[in-house]
Amino acid sequence: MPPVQAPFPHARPRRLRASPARRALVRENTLTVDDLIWPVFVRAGEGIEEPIASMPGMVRRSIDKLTDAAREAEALGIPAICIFPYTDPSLKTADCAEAWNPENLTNRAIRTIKQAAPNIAIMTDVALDPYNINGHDGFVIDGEIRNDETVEALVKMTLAQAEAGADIIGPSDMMDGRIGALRQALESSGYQNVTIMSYSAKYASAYYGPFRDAVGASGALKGDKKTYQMDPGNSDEAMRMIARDLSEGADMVMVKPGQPYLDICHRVKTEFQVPTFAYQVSGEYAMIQAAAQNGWVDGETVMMESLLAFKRAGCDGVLTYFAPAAARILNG
Ligand SMILES: NCC(=O)CCC(=O)O
Repeated sequence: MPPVQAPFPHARPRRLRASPARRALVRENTLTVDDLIWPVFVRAGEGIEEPIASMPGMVRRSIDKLTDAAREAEALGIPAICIFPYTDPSLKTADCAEAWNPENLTNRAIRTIKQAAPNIAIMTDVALDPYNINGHDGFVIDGEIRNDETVEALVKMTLAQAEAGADIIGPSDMMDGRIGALRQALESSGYQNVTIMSYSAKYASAYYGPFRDAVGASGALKGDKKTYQMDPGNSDEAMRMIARDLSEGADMVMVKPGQPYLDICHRVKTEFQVPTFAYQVSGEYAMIQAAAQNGWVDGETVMMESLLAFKRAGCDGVLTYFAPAAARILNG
């Protein structure tokens, strides 16, 4: 039934906007701290917080400093952090063996943070790019990004992360068949409670530029990622990827980037009714920060508005570099 509305002046929609109290009563969507996942960068060393020039306000932290930050995030009520490593270039190889080293930076960080901040969920990134000499998410053999060999490596990487204590595995590589392979490996290795949040609809986007600086991948990447990440023109294909990943055992799905793909978020939630997340990526973050620093927009208000948009689109939550800043505002 279409909504019934009296003709003017009996209906004056402005009445419901007339005061903060009435606006609050009829607000359809709200952002809460429970909606936030905070992506963070870890690097080697001790006592280090190194600013990332292309992401003002974000830093790369050594494990000790990251542990402090995780404790703070836990105290703010943020449910999860997502760890991305800045890998020393000397550890990047064509066989990407560092990716499944139980003692790599990510796995050491997981263990330390689990001890110090047991109530915050730890999400990880599953893709070979931080460890790959050529910056790709998959093995490059004879100039081709190889799918099935990569999936085998992703299984080893995932099991090492699960062993270290990861709660949520985030395969961001966009290889075919990886969710089924990871789910099966987790099940048969005793990690049946490890959650998979699949980067199901990950687009080949220029909005990732600042992130590649943050993890030191910009120099390494040869070519582009268009043979595995999705074409920005496609929407039906995203639905097929979501359906496939769910059928292979994903618990939650993600759309990435966020704001330029809100139509995809809305379609996913409407068509599948599953836990749906968006990643507000580095370029989105950098654009808001740059405009705010120049005094062109009110940074805090735009930040909160940009995050609320994900809820309105139907997302259950959002990965955002703004998580602590937003949590501070939401906590009053
Ligand atoms: N696999 C993680 C990313 O690619 C992050 C992108 C970003 O924040 O730009």
